Amino acid sequence: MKRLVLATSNKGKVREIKELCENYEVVPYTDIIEPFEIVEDADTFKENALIKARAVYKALGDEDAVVLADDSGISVDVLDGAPGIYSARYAGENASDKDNLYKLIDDIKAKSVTSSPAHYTAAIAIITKDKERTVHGWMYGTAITEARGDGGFGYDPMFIPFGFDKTLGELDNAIKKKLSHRSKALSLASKVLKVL
Ligand SMILES: O=c1[nH]c(=O)c2ncn([C@@H]3O[C@H](COP(=O)(O)OP(=O)(O)OP(=O)(O)O)[C@@H](O)[C@H]3O)c2[nH]1
Ligand SMILES: [Mg+2]
Repeated sequence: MKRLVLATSNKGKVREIKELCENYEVVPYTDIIEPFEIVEDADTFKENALIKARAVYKALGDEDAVVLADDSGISVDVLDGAPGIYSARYAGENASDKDNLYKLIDDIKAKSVTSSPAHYTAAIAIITKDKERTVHGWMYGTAITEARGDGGFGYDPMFIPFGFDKTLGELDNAIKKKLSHRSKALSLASKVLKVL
């Protein structure tokens, strides 16, 4: 089975990517080497995913490694697309998922609305010795000003996917697995991996 090293320290992503890449041995890089800080200072999801994948590929020192990174976030229409690429640090550099979630709820409420169209983006970068590839996936829906359910991670308790009336926190995990930005990007990534 081909080994895929994940350039992430986000446990929610590791769990979802493992579930979605059953044909690979998926290993977070932190199981192989000490975690280190990666500065994600680009202005797009794609470039930030490449920064993470390149940093981990280099640190592993194994030229045969196949490294996959995910850079993702939520964009809310009423906030002109915020938090977007800043989703992980919306409430500050060391903010927890809960801090970020409640800041987003407060910021939407401050616009005097109780919901807004929103979408998630995932950019996936795959790096091998001589190739760099990126793919994207999106999930559209509504961000609401309350947190419901404890499934998923991050902003999921306040996100209702288009066509549903429950949040990703409340819906069965199988639904997110089918619909999510990450699953769509990974389905394209699996095609890329086959031809690398
Ligand atoms: O509710 C959510 N469901 C999702 O499916 C999802 N995907 C991304 N996000 C949020 O977007 C940021 C990613 O930032 P990010 O790509 O920099 O990742 P990260 O810093 O957490 O880990 P790393 O991969 O960089 O190590 C984080 O705040 C996540 O909460 C999600 N929230
Ligand atoms: Mg990050």
